[in-house]
Amino acid sequence: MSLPRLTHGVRQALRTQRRTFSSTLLRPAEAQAAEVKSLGVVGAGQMGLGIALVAARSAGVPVTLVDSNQASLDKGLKFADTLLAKDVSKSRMRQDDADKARAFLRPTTRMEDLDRVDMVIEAVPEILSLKTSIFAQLAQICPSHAVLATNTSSLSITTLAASTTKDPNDMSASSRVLSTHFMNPVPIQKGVEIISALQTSPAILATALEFCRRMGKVPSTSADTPGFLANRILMPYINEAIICLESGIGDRDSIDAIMKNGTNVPMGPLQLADFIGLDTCLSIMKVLHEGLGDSKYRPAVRLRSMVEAGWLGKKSGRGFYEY
Ligand SMILES: NC(=O)c1ccc[n+]([C@@H]2O[C@H](COP(=O)([O-])OP(=O)(O)OC[C@H]3O[C@@H](n4cnc5c(N)ncnc54)[C@H](O)[C@@H]3O)[C@@H](O)[C@H]2O)c1
Repeated sequence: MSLPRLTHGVRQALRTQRRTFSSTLLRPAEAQAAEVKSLGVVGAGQMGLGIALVAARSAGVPVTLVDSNQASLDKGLKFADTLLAKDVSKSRMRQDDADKARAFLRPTTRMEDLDRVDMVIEAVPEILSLKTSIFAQLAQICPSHAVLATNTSSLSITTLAASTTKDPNDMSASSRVLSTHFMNPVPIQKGVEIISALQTSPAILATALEFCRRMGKVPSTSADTPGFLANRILMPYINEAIICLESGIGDRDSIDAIMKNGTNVPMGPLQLADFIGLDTCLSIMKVLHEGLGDSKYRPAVRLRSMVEAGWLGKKSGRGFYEY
């Protein structure tokens, strides 16, 4: 059907859709970044604590660190003390700068304390219903200009953005949602993926990019699709290595040695899978397989059976290697 024969309403919808799709590969350079003067982080676990510490240390902003569990906050701050002391002992930081960074970390169990932040990064466990309820709260609590970011590894950013409102046409909060997907461990890895939802505005993307650079990170941008960029590329690589193992093309040591020594990476794919956790690898492969519907993303049978056996890699003491 040619475009001139479409009704006015359909033409209008197509124009909106074209605008929306082009906004998923936004041109942040065309938008003005706002300065983030204070940050909120929800979830003081492995990732949230790292994000909070790097923001306080490198970007020099106060961080309201929210966790529903006081024990997680205590454990996280103790870990921050250890990391800062290490920075000082290795002359990477002066003691007064470490003290200043530590003083920027403001722990709380109350979400309401996020009522003045310019940006918030959510890093609670990878459970969709938990994250959607947090985003609905953030839309109510945070100031109306605040960037609302998630650190999700695999969930749809567009779904999280939609959970900020009951009216999909009201984009006052959903246009402020995107993903800042930091890599683990946050204080060490420079890469961060910035993923725009269908609703994300160019100004919010520009602000998030600028803030990640202030944190000393090197951001990449991508659209909201299963696996985003890093896992879309990394996980099929790991999965293919497991298929090579299960089909007898090469043994464990040969597979890891050729990739380690042949591509100049610190570890081969099977050892890397053990470090990430085989359950995590399996769940990301399932997201790719289901979300993209292509058989090339089928999880390796050996990966499934190792997870069924409880051999999850380094964290369980046994994976492709023993720990
Ligand atoms: N661990 C990784 O390697 C990694 C890498 C990239 C992204 N991610 C993603 O980052 C997110 C966090 O992962 P993690 O490994 O840091 O998890 P984690 O389990 O170490 O920490 C989660 C924290 O959230 C807290 N929490 C739970 N419910 C809460 C609530 N309602 N309000 C406030 N705090 C709450 C928990 O007490 C815990 O301290 C996940 O979405 C994960 O997929 C993880």
